[in-house]
Amino acid sequence: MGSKIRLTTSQALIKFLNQQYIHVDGRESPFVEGIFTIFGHGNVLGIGQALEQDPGHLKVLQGKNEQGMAHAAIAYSKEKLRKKIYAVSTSSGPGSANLVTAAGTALANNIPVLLLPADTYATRQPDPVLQQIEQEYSIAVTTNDALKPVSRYWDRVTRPEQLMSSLIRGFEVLTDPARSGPVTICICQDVEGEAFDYEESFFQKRIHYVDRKEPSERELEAAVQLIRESRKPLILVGGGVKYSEAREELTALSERYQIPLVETQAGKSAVESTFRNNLGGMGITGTLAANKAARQADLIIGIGTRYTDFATSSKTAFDFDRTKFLNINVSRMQAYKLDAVQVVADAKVTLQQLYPLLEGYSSDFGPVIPELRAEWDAERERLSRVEFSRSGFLPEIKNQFSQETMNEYADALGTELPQTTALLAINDTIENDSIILSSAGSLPGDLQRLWNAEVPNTYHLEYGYSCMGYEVSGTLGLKLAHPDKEVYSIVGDGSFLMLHSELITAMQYHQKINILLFDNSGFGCINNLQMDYGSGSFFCEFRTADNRIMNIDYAKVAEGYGAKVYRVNSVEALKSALEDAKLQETSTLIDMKVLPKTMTDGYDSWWNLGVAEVSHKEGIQRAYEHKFEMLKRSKSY
Ligand SMILES: Cc1ncc(C[n+]2csc(CCOP(=O)(O)OP(=O)(O)O)c2C)c(N)n1
Ligand SMILES: O=C1C[C@@H](O)[C@H](O)[C@@H](O)C1=O
Ligand SMILES: [Mg+2]
Repeated sequence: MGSKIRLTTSQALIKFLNQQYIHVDGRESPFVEGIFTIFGHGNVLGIGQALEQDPGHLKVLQGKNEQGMAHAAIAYSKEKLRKKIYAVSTSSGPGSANLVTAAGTALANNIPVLLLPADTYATRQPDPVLQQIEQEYSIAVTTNDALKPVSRYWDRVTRPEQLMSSLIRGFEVLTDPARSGPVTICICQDVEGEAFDYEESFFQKRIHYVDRKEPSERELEAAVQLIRESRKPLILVGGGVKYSEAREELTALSERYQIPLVETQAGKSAVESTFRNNLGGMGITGTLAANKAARQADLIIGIGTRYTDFATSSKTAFDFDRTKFLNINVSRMQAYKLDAVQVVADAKVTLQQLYPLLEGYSSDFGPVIPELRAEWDAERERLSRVEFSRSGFLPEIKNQFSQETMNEYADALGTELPQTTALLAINDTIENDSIILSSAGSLPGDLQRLWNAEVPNTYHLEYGYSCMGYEVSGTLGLKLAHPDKEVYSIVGDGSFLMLHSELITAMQYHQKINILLFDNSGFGCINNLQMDYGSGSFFCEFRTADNRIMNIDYAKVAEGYGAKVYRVNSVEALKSALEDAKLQETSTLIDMKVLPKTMTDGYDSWWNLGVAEVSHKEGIQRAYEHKFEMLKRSKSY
């Protein structure tokens, strides 16, 4: 037996985190950058004491809301292409319950994050401790059990020595590209401070090798055959392309064999929008170009994608009678989808190996690509010039609000600014190497369709969970990952209201973030949805009890925190605010009042939703019938 070192469980945890390294493509780097904390009685005397005594290289950041700080950690890891993480330490009970939403976000997006919620007493001596839920059917159940369904790996440490096997398992999961996601290790609050004689070898430098999994010969042969048999193959670029850093291999293959690309939200900006074979976002929030190409395709090559309903228009985007699927994915589970020919391997290596094997091949898509792109560019140009008028105005979302209601909004919010016009002005004005982030509401759809990311990896959309509240907190993680870049949170008023506490954390640690707040006074996209499916406008607008549209001074809120703020209601004011915001050293917020119904509408796409089967409203009955028409042409699994 080697020598031993006596440490508390928490001291051992922090010492271990300092010794984790990741090794990818011959490059080795520390895996854990730091730790976010909100101290409560459950962690301040254990993990808090250990960090105060010796944090090692870990940066310690104080969060303001557990969900928010975990979202920041998730965005950081996503930006670091899953090769570096922050840990998150919370107290027990409500502090850990606040992690559930964030854990779901990390899980749905396959993003590694280490969650360290405190747990109730292992000895049970003081039970029920403060904030213990006291579940009647089992004393062993605590709030932290709620994290099980949203964790990739979950454990409870009830003795100091259990920490060793728990952490080793946890880091194996965190660094596995096929399974990475949230790892939750709950440590009983008494155990956090208890000591044990740990073997020194536990704290040796550990290198987690992420070797690229190669495709087998059989897989390559099957893939080549499928592509050669296809006349119109289309590559669906998922997030896996980014994580595999496969941009060069993908563009080379696409260019050489004339295979166009379409993107999921997670895959967008893996390849720059100016790449001539890039047809943009596909699916429910996709472009007309991408959705038309999908309908024409006879082979979909899905790379690193989960094929969510948004990406596939609820499995109606393709002609399933003739379209085949080839899936390249490190996850076997994902590769199995849509009865595809499976290549369970790393994207970059697979594309490298496919390239020479397709020699002599050329798809029939070649001449169609520039036509589709030109058609979409014209539509994008039109959307950049939408202007409101007080009579005869036809917003993008049609037949929902009368002109009278649109005028009422213009008066109440003091604006005539349409959302698409504002968004495209932003795209034109900010530097093209700055990074934007969004996650929920109508903006992700507009962004996937309209945002031109001219520089790779400058578009960060959390659309696996589409979690409101990720926007501001995630942008803090973005800035921590890219201290030298301008970063922009693109957020609706609803999402801003749900959670923006980490703006204060950003200010506290001099991490400049820019918040571009689109205030349309309501849950706009859901209001569109309910009205599109035959309902009235019901509880989605922000109206007072006496039916007045609310006009909230969000700029004043951020000003109160110390941010530099701007109030804008025209394109000119927006552009000058953006220019001035670039010059600031502190965080900024631009409070943009925009008109409802002026976001983009769908382009040849459909979404399967739970429409009411019984209703006296004709519109709802029609929507229900339409659903079954659409299901006739969809794949049923
Ligand atoms: C945490 C969470 N709760 C609820 C939802 C459902 N939801 C999706 S978008 C939305 C409204 C968003 O409103 P806002 O941020 O103002 O964006 P808008 O659609 O008006 O552009 C809601 C409630 C969600 N995505 N996330
Ligand atoms: O229900 C939803 C509808 C989507 O349009 C939106 O972007 C997303 O946030 C959501 O949750
Ligand atoms: Mg809104």
